[in-house]
Amino acid sequence: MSANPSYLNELKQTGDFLTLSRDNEWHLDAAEFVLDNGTRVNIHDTGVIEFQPAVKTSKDVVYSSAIHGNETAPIEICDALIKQIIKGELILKQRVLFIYGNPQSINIGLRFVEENLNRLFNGHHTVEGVPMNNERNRAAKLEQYVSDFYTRGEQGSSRCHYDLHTAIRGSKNEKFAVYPFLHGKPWKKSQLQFLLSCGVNTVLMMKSPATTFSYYSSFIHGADSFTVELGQVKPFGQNDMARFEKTKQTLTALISQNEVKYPEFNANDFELFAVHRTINRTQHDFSFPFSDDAENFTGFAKGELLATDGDTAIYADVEGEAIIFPNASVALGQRALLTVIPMDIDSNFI
Ligand SMILES: O=C(O)CCC(=O)N[C@@H](CCC(=O)O)C(=O)O
Ligand SMILES: [Zn+2]
Repeated sequence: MSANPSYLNELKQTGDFLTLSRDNEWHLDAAEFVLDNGTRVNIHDTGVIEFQPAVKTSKDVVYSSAIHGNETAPIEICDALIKQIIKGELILKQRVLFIYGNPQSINIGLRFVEENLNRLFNGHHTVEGVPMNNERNRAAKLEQYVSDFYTRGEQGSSRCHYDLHTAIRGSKNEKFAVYPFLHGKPWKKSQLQFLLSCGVNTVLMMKSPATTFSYYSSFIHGADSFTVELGQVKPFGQNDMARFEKTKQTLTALISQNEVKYPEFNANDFELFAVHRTINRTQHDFSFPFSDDAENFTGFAKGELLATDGDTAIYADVEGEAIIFPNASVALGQRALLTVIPMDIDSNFI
């Protein structure tokens, strides 16, 4: 760590860690300082800033955004929170690590630069015979920052990670979350209540491991972790921030209160879906029969065409199979589509 990086004075005054990160796309010298209210601020790298309040804490919270650089609403929410904290306007009761995943992709306004960061976690950044690139290095570093953050937490603290995104397409259910595969462990009603408070009433239950950031922190660190889709991708300045107010308030409450009370769980408040299958693009010639404005959660009748992968036609195999994240331009071998079917709240919830 350099003794006193030249950026510190300005950061202390403006709280503008987003601009600082965008100005230093892949590296920023580490630094630390203490706010007047006693909160310790640790800048670990570009896009990675930790706040440790002086009081004893019970939660270790990670908020990530810009894992995809063009998903701007979550970046704006985190930018506002970080500024409030640095300016002393928001007093923390819990430790929190903010991550802007891919600052260069924010600057170019694209999902990624060379490779989709959210396909590189859980060790997939480092594969024998595959050359490293900036995104692979970044995924490896982000894993380490999260790991160090949780390791330094108070004994017995609960861990959570909300990886904030917006979807490429419009969605019939505007806000939804992906609950990573828990390997048979029960899903938590308290987490669904948190999501509901954020304005997210729709949750997709994954049934297999993934290369995503949320699966990494769930599987490796036992965190209550979710990919949270907050709406549709829009350029900076075009987000209707009123649509994110509940989310922002709930994220704020989680880090600024000792304990947040949510209303009692009621299954009728939620729409839950089980992930039915993942369809990967295996051929250059890959297409969907539906238009680019077909929304997430559009259901298909059994036997209807869902996708064509080279010579293989893929049909809906259950009535109402619904599409999530269709993207025919993904790299070969990657997920081009998830499908989901409605699910009941069963005994695997605590
Ligand atoms: O709208 C889309 O096609 C993609 C939106 C997005 O980035 N979603 C995440 C979901 C991650 C998960 O499955 O948990 C992604 O594709 O990485
Ligand atoms: Zn995304």
